Amino acid sequence: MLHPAAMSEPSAPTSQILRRIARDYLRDQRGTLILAIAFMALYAICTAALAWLLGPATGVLFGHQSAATQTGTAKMLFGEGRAIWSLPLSVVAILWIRAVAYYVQQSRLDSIGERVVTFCQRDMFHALVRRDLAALNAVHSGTFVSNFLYDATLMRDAISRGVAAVALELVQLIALIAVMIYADWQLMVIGILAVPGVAWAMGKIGGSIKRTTQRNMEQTGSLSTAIAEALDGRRVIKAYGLEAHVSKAADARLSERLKHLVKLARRRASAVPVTDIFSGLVSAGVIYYALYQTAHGEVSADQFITFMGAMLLALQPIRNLSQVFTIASSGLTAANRVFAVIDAKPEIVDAQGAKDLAVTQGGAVRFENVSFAYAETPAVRGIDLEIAPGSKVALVGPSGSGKTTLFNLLLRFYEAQAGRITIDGQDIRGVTLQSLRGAIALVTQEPILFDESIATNIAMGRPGATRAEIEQAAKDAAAHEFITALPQGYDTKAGEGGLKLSGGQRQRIAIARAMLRNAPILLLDEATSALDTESERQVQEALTRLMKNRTTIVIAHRLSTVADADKLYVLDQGRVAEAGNHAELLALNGLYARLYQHDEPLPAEGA
Ligand SMILES: Nc1ncnc2c1ncn2[C@@H]1O[C@H](COP(=O)(O)OP(=O)(O)OP(=O)(O)O)[C@@H](O)[C@H]1O
Repeated sequence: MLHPAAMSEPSAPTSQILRRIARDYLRDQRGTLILAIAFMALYAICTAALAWLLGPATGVLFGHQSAATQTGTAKMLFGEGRAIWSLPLSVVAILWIRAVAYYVQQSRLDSIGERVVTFCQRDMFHALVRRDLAALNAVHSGTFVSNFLYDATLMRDAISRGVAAVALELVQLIALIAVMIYADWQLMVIGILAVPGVAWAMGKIGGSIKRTTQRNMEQTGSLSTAIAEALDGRRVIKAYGLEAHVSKAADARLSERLKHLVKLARRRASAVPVTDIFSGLVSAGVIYYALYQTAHGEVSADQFITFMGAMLLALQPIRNLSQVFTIASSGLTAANRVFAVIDAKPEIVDAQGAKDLAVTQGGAVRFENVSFAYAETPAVRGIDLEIAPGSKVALVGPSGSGKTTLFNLLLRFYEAQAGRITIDGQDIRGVTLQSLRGAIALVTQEPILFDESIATNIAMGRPGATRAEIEQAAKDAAAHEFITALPQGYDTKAGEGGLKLSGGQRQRIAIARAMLRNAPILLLDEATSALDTESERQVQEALTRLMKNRTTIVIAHRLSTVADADKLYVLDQGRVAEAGNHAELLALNGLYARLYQHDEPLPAEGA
């Protein structure tokens, strides 16, 4: 399993992440974005207008008006006794327009956030299913699910409540600053002194939040892994009485995660008070200076009130900015991880100029001196196999001897590191992956059924198959009878992992899927779990029909089922130890003969 931390890629610069979001996900939503920004600006203008209104209101009420209030719009609106009606009406009108503006910009931004996240999730999913088997084996499903849901949520919050809110608060702040400058630019200069202090403190808090968020995400991944394991391993947990053990392990992960969550909460909560401390200091300075100037008759009362109103109104955007900054920090960390998943590219791809595989000789498979190691230790070494078209060949050998690896190499789930594999004389590295895998039907040990209808599950063998073809495949797989007896027949959902069906029934559906594929080459990994005699007979009959006229390679776990094979390869520690038909191998009196005497279960490697 990949450690969750391995999904945390080196952090890309913020500007790069934002540019990418804008380029890949916001471009199509330009119209909505422009609308949201326009209403954001309207909202800010309304806030500034509220502050501006304080000046004329004071002037009118106290008869102490500056030159600005005695002229222009203010005079027109509030002069000559009109203020008694026009002031309250203006406040209502501004607040109502502001309310509408808030609604429009927030609802549009939220929908943009949701879309961005949905598109990111779409891209993550597409990237995931296209990854190489080796990469997929390395990612624990729990970690991915948490990455998929939790990171995406953080990203959405960062967009709809973070980045967008930053814009809204900034626009408001700019409008209020304009009012402050209009009222008294000197006072404004003092106000600006707060900016470097707040910026420095926010930088510190933001950095710490990013680190804590990263650790928190790793913990969330590890918790999701524990949940996935508890569900996947439910039968073993119950049978072995492991409830207390797994609960204890989950408790440890939960308390570790809690530690990080508490730390994150503290960091987040510190943003507002830190801002308030700086704002408090600056407000005191401004008030002192303003009072001093008013006392000396240099600032009029209405100018002072306008300035103070704007400044007090500006405190809220500043506080909010510090808070959204923390949300944006978490979101950027999440975006970094999301993009790391999206950017992961498969290594096994079509070679340049790859052609479609042409199965012209019935699917003759050759392994020529093939070697492969997953890591350091070789899994198969110098393998030579010759499989005639239409024949049935069995791979036998102790556990870990390399049988599955040969399937993996033939399907190009992994690339052979030495030697070559051909189908009808064509090197599989030179043909397209789609045509290669399209020529092969794989029946796995544990039949995998998806949580869809049985018909859909069978049709996965050949997308686009008609209902009649699906039913014919099911008949050939001895599955038609039990399927039609189900409550909704072919439309019955196979359930999570096909749990509503018995082992033998699941296998027959998987066989029907392979039937429908009608591929010239069949790879069969025999089920190890013993079925009852009747079920086993039905599955064997279905398999016999499936193997007819196909090149079949069987991984045999019970030798009795492959004694009739045209040829058997006995693998031992990644090499072909013996080859021949059943009688020839028995006559050799070697490994095969020993395995045959023991038959089930096969001994483990080195046992
Ligand atoms: N994904 C993997 N990563 C690393 N090593 C692996 C991986 N899969 C298999 N191996 C190793 O490669 C060797 C061959 O494994 P392989 O699965 O091919 O054996 P097998 O004969 O199919 O065993 P079994 O009968 O138990 O399924 C073993 O030593 C195994 O430990």
